[in-house]
This record gives sequence, structure tokens and C-alpha cells, in this order.
Amino acid sequence: MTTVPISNIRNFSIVAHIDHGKSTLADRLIQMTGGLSDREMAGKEQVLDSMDIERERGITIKAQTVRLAYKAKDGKDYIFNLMDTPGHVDFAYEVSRSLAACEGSLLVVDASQGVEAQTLANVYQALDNNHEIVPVLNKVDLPAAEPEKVKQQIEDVIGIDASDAVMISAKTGLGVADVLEAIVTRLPPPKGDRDATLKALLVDSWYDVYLGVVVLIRVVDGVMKKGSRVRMMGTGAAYDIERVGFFTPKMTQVDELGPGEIGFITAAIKEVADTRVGDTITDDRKPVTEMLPGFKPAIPVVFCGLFPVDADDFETLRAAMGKLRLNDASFSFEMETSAALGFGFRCGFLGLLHLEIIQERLSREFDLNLIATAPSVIYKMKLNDGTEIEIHNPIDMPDVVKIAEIQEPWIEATILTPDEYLGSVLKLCQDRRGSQKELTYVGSRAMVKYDLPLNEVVFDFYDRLKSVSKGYASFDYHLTDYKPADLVKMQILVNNEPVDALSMLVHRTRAEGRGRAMVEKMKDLIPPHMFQIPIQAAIGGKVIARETVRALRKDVTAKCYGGDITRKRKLLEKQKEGKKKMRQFGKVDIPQEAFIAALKVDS
Ligand SMILES: Nc1nc2c(ncn2[C@@H]2O[C@H](COP(=O)(O)OP(=O)(O)OP(=O)(O)O)[C@@H](O)[C@H]2O)c(=O)[nH]1
Repeated sequence: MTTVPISNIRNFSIVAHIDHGKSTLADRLIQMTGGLSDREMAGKEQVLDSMDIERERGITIKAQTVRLAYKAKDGKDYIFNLMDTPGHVDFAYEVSRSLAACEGSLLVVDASQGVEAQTLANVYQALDNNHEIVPVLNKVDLPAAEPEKVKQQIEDVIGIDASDAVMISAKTGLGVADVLEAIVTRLPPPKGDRDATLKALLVDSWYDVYLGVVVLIRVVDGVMKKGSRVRMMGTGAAYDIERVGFFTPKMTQVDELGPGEIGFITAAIKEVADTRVGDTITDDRKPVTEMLPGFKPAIPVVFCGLFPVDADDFETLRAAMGKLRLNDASFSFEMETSAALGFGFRCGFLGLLHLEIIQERLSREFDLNLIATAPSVIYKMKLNDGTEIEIHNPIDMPDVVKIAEIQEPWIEATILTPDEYLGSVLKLCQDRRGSQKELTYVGSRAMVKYDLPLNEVVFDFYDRLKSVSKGYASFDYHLTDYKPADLVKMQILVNNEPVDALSMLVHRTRAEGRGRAMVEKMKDLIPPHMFQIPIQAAIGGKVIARETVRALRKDVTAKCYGGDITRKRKLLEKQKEGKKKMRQFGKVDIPQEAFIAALKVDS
């Protein structure tokens, strides 16, 4: 691959709403610049989405970068570094750090759909990073495409000039050549001083089975050389650089990366946790004095307990989580025990989608059968003695008489929806204790901004939103602040004993509805025992809902008395098999389905 002057480098990202065609365009760009042969492209549905689940769910999770070589119409050779960014709201943090390593963005908007919630969120982040932006209208091959209308929308809603938007079909390849030219002529080259001391941004890191920890960097000043000794300023650790290179998307090794370049390094780094994303990498012998601005760390906001259905799987679960964490520093877990569910882990996630992805990977890649407890957020509590604590597990909540005030996190949500579903969307937000801030129109679609408690959003809000809008509404949010809330701890009692895994913090006004729904579900799923079993929902000592599982009338072996002993044994064996799928709770056996159903109820 040719080396070029810094003025011929272009570093850019593609920002888009999910499904607007970011990956398809990225693949086209790779294909047209010869990064991969047609044959290699054919074998890979979407080259940038490397993880199986990403491909199946059609979402991009891990930011990746490819280097492309392009000969422009001006006859000069250019190097493009294309940074992939995830499109989903939970991973906004990964978007922001990819953007910090680039000078420009292609804003891809589906010409048949128009601007969506994540288009806005992502493009504002790009503008915050002082990016030059080239609007690209994709899917113009579709009969429903309305490029002129969408151009107007981009100007009205985002406030950037869209008159020169590039019209393309990433699918057929139409117009993609113009995108390549626009990258050269409309995006700025990076700035940097080759003779200055090495200063590089640690953009990302991940674990590779063959290479160990791979670190993605953007060189700002100086040169990153193979064999040199560098220092990570944030952690203070020093390393000898073993490999330097980039992806085309195939891994290619070189001797050095100069200013403005993006690529990877490897060294004897043991764990991903030893690298701090956003850190500044410099020369160990003559370090720079000032660090790069860096990023805010990604903090988990949603928590839940994950327990193996089969207690024998506990160690497998621990090992599996350890493996996943190797490549996902934003996923955290610590051991937890529950009287009802046994040994498991309390886990922290960036959001609900992140939770779902981890859960799915655990069950699919590690063949684990899991029970997840209700998702919770971080509550702040002021105690009467003046101390302040943070709670992310309802079990840890102190006695109510000790609590002076409970605060819960709030978000600002932006929702775009076709007009006909606006009523249902507003009702949903209202039902979730939301307060409306703004209602405007973007073409024929309504854009609403709502303040909502995160506690109500982690509880199936996204699913409900999709269902009330037949999948048409789009949603994005960011955390705003903590506000005092009238929250209570609701417990579920089975046979008069509280089931710890089913405790949750809910708003007082919603406790009864939620409690009633839970006990009803459990009643249907707990099999009759020899005695009657009360199932109750309670706040403190006060029962707010109750159901009863009636006592069993027949003994399974009764009809075998005096009869065939093998038949009797068979029946008992069968019963034992069934028991394996139960949780012994006091004198009661609770089937897993009952837990799962109780935790899934929609109030
Ligand atoms: N008709 C048509 N379909 C397209 C075009 N570009 C992409 N698509 C289709 O739109 C769907 C979404 O495209 P992707 O490239 O996966 O979208 P994405 O924005 O990368 O989605 P995420 O990875 O989830 O962020 C796919 O089914 C593509 O085949 C186009 O120009 N025309």
C-alpha cells in the first residue's frame, strides 16, 4: 500500500440510523477501492459487522476501522480511514470515541424513511466533534424514495446544508463513486506534526486469540514505530511495541504509522483492562506534557441478576462472563447469591439492548440456560444519618425508616413517529410517568421530547413503543439528572416467605398493578402441593395483592398402592426429573417458568 502525505489522508465515519444502509455503503466503499476482491466480498455478507450476533440482528456493535486506497479524479493517491460506528442508542459512547478520531462524517439517510431519532443523536455528536459533514441520501432506487423532501428535512431539522447531498443506492452501487470523490473534495485532511514527540489517542482495544490485546490508535503527532517503547499516560504503564499495522480489512503490518493515521499496535499487554480507552500514548523516554482530552468512561446504567437454571452451570457461567468481558469493558459482573435462585451474578449493562445481547451470547455461544431478574437502575438514597448511598439491587435497600429520600435517574427521550401513532406514543410516555417537553413536526412525522424516569424505560418501554407504532417509531435517549421519587420496595411472598429474586423498586402508584399481575402469573404456574400456598405482593408488611394455589387432592402414587412396584418407581423418577426444573423454596417448588413469567409481566 502506498504512503501518502498527510494532506492526502481522510479520516471519516458514517453516521446513520439503524437500517439506513451504513454497512452496505461501507462494504461498497471497501469493494470499490479494492480492499477486498469480489470473491472475498461474496463470502461475507457484511464485512464490517464481524460478530455473528451483529450480523444476525443486523446491528453493528464493536467499532472497527478499515484503510482504503483511492486514486481520485485529480490523479492523486489518497488514503481513507473509515471508522465504523454502532447505530444503537446503548452504544452512543462508542460512537463518540470513534468520532473523536476523525475529521468528517458521511451522514447516511434512507431517502424513503427520512431523518430518524438516531440520525439526530449521531449527527449532533459528529457536529460536537467539529466534523465536516457530507449528507448522503441512500436507497434512491426504492420507488418510495423522496430525496427532495428528505433534503429539506435535513436542512429543517438538523440545520445543515443538504443541497449538495450525494444521491446513492448502496445496494446497486449507483452514485457511490460520487461519495468517494466527495470524501476527497469535501472532507478536510487531518493535521499533525511528524517531527513532534509521539502523541496518539487510544481509540479502542480488544482481545484477539492469536495476537493478544490489539489496540486501535489514532496518531496525532510524531510517529508510532515498531520496536519503540511507549508509555500510556493514564495508566503509567510502558510497553515495547511489537506490531504496527492497519486493516484493509485484512490485517496488514507496517513499520510505522505517521501523524493523522489510524491503525493498530500490539505489545505484551496482558488484558484489555490494562488499556484505558481515551488514554494518550506517548514516547516513554520523552513523554509529552499534556494529555489528549480523552473520553468519559462508559458506565453501566442497567443492572440485573443472571442465574444459571442448572446450579451445576455456575462455573461455566463465570468463565463465560469472564470471556465476554475480555472484549467488552462496559459489561460488569459480581457474584450474587439468592435464596430463590442460588448462585449467580449481578451484572451491569449500558442499556437494555446491551443486556439482551450479552444474555443471548451467553445462551448461544456457551449453551447456558439462564434466569434474569427484573432490570434495575441506580438509585441514590439519602439516609437519616446524613450518609448517601447508591443502590442497584433492590435486595440491598435499607429499612425504609432509615431513608430520608430516594432519588431515581431521569432521561430525555427523543421519539419520532408517523402522525397516526402519535396518540398511542404519547399515552405510553404518559403511562410511564413521562412529562412532555416538546412536540414538533418533521415533514409528516411528529417529533416528541419527553422527560422519563429510566426505571420505567428499562421495563419493556422499547418493546411497547415498537408495538404501539407497528415498528415505525424511533427512539433515542440520554441521561439527564436524578430526581426525588416516591418509590417503594415491593416483595413477592410465596407461602409467606419473600422470594428475594422477585423484589423490585417501583413507583408507589404502580406497585399494586405490577404486584397483581405478578401474583396472577405465578398462581397459574406453581403446581398444587399437598397444602394450600398463598402468593402475595407486599410493600413492607402490607399485602397489596393475593392469590392462592389450592391444595393437591391426589397423590401421584396413590393409584399404585399394592400394585406394580416398577410402575411406582417409574412415576417417582418422572417426578424427580420434573423437580430438576424446579426451585425448592421453603416447602414450595417453584418452576422456572413461574420466575420467568413473573419477571416478564407487563403492567
Ligand atoms: N433498496 C435498497 N436497500 C438498501 C440499500 N442500502 C441498504 N439497503 C438495505 O437496507 C437494509 C439495512 O442496511 P444495512 O447496511 O445493514 O444498514 P445499517 O445502517 O448498517 O444498519 P446497522 O448495522 O444496524 O446500523 C439491508 O437489508 C440492506 O440490504 C439501497 O441503496 N437500496
